[in-house]
Amino acid sequence: MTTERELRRRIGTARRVVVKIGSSAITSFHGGIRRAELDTLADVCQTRMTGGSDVFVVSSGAIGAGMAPLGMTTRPATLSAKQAAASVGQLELARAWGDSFARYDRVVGQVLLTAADIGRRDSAANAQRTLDRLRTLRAVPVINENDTVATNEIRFGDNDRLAALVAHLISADALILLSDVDALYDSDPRKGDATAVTMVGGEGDLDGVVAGAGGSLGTGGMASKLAAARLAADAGIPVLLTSAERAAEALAAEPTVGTVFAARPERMTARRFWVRHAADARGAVLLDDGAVRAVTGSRRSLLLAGVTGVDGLFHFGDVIELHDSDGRVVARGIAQYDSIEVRSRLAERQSGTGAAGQGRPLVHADDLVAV
Ligand SMILES: Nc1ncnc2c1ncn2[C@@H]1O[C@H](COP(=O)(O)OP(=O)(O)O)[C@@H](O)[C@H]1O
Ligand SMILES: N[C@@H](CCC(=O)OP(=O)(O)O)C(=O)O
Repeated sequence: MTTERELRRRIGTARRVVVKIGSSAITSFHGGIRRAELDTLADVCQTRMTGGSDVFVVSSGAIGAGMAPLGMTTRPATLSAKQAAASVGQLELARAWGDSFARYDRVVGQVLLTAADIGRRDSAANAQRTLDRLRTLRAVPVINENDTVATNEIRFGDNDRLAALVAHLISADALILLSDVDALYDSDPRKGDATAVTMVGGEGDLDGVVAGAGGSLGTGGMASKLAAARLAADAGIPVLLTSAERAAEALAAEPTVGTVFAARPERMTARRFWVRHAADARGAVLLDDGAVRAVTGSRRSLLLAGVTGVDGLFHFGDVIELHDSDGRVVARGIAQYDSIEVRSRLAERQSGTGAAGQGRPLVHADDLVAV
């Protein structure tokens, strides 16, 4: 079991670091981008790069930055208004990062990604190559969700998740989440007395922790940071969460601030990680209770006999969701049949003309990950 000290040192000496900066850290309601704070963050990243690390910035703040120029006084609620604000704000944000790093003769490369881009092998590989090339060219990648094209269904939803997926994509050694709160607390510190948690070694350390909503500029609140930390843990990447004000200490060789999250001792294989977290699910099948127990409890392959319904159009090799009878996602896996074939096997079974339980499994146990 890794000690907190070892974990902190591992983050402090990580060669490849993703630094995610929340909207609340660099934008304000009426003034748009807080340039002084952004400059300080660029200073800290530059110091770490001078020390030999590669830094990838995931910067939120496009919507916050676009509000003031558009005369919006409250955070936009509709998707189209958010997208319009992001379209104006992203330009400002990229320019601000460009100006900040230009003080060190560094250029920045803007990389805008949707969940669908990360969810397809070919576009994910392309994004990975771009990010890597930027690194070798000494440019600082500044990454954000491509808000103007992402619809509600295909959004990452929050940049904590995007940052964790990017960290996996580029095989980062550490993920640093900079927010407006200096650590994870056992409850929202804005709402009263709360105790800071300095290390999360496993799920048990989160017993009794209430992860609440975010501030008026942020999106996912603490729950999305915990989800991102879990995702990074599966990818074998340790996480440090603290406030942007503490960025210098967070990126120091031995960070003493914030909450550190241990990675799984054995990182999930790239294939299982892909199935569990990244891939775009192309469809879903409905399972009876026995099949739910087989795939979640006994980790067995999913046979057609346990399938009661099919949703969507998928092909052999696509990732699909496995739903229980209440429609909850219980697992994800790689289909070994096309949806058309599954439908016709189910129809044959219902009409008594076939035995849908025979033959190869719909999802092999090796390609199946409980959610
Ligand atoms: N258990 C908790 N520990 C720490 N912060 C919490 C907790 N629950 C809710 N929060 C709130 O989450 C906020 C950070 O989330 P968010 O506003 O989405 O940040 P960001 O813009 O950095 O993504 C903090 O301001 C804090 O008030
Ligand atoms: N892509 C959005 C970011 C949304 C988001 O996740 O914000 P935050 O919770 O502040 O990290 C923007 O740039 O405004």
